[in-house]
Amino acid sequence: MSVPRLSGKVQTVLGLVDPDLLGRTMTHEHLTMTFDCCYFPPPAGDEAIAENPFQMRHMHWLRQNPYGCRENLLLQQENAAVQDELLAYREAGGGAVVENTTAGIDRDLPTLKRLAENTGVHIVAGAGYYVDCTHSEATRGASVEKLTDIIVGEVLRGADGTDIRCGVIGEIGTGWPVTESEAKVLRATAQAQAQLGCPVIIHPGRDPAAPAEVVRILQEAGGDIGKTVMSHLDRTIFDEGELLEFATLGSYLEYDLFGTEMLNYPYDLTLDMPSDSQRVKTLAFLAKEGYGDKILVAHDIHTKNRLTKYGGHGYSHILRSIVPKMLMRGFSQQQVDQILIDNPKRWLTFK
Ligand SMILES: CCC(=O)NCCS(=O)(=O)O
Repeated sequence: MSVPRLSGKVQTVLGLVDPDLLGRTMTHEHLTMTFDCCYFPPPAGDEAIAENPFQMRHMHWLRQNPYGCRENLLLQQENAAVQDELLAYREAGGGAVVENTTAGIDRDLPTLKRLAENTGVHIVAGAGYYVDCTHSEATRGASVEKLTDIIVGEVLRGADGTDIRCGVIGEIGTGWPVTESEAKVLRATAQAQAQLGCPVIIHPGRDPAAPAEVVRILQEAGGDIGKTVMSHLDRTIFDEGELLEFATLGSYLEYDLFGTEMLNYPYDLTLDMPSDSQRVKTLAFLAKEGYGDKILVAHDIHTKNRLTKYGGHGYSHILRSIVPKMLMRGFSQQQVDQILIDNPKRWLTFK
């Protein structure tokens, strides 16, 4: 189904826009949020660094241990720095950002609206719920129908007591295995998507089987997989055969941790976080296999240390450094535009 008022448009925090106006789009960022739900204690002996982290000599430590410092998880304290970053992003040729902060990690729609007004960057906000540990008692106790109504309302009327409307559902958080409460939110997401004809974006659990399991739940509940993004594939599916098998299910394939180069990924020490060069190689592999029209990219900035204010790569890293690398590695300009402009535009446009 579709909603006539929304059909053929993209919904930003400032209202509906013609999809052609978006330009280059990062499909998975956060501009203001808290990640304190995912605090992970620092390595033994490093507690003192974690207490006083923002010094030049600690910046490498922060890049390696971003979740081991509570203050680093409070991105919502950096609105002024983020505004400067968005102006730099526009200067670098960026046009739009999908802000994936959902209920549970401090979505702040008035701030997003102000950032859009002050920078001219199109910002699309996310409806729905993050992972289980952030679900409120009310969310846990709600029926699928109730959650569907809430999500639909966030898109049609506005969220968090404001009249600011979300333009995507997600990132919808799931772990591995998917919990009962997360499965319920996924079913509500699928039903809301069926009513609205809107884009959906998923945060899968950390297991190669997790993305396909989420697709299965969404599909059974009436979701539109061709209008759904699977995020964080960089830390989820490593085997090329498994990746191609997942790609056949039809979702968008998002590599959204560009700029994250970390030796020990604390949430799963058995996996090796890829480097940016390895990410570009994987994108080339997917393009060669015929999935160029499904690839999306972003940085998923969710901690302070990744801002340029703290020596990080910022929101312009892909435009300034990854695109030249892609061109050097054989991507044509047309393929790059497909990934940065055409695919996001198609995904974000309401049916
Ligand atoms: C809220 C940001 C987020 O969930 N980012 C993903 C982090 S990770 O699961 O890839 O470590």
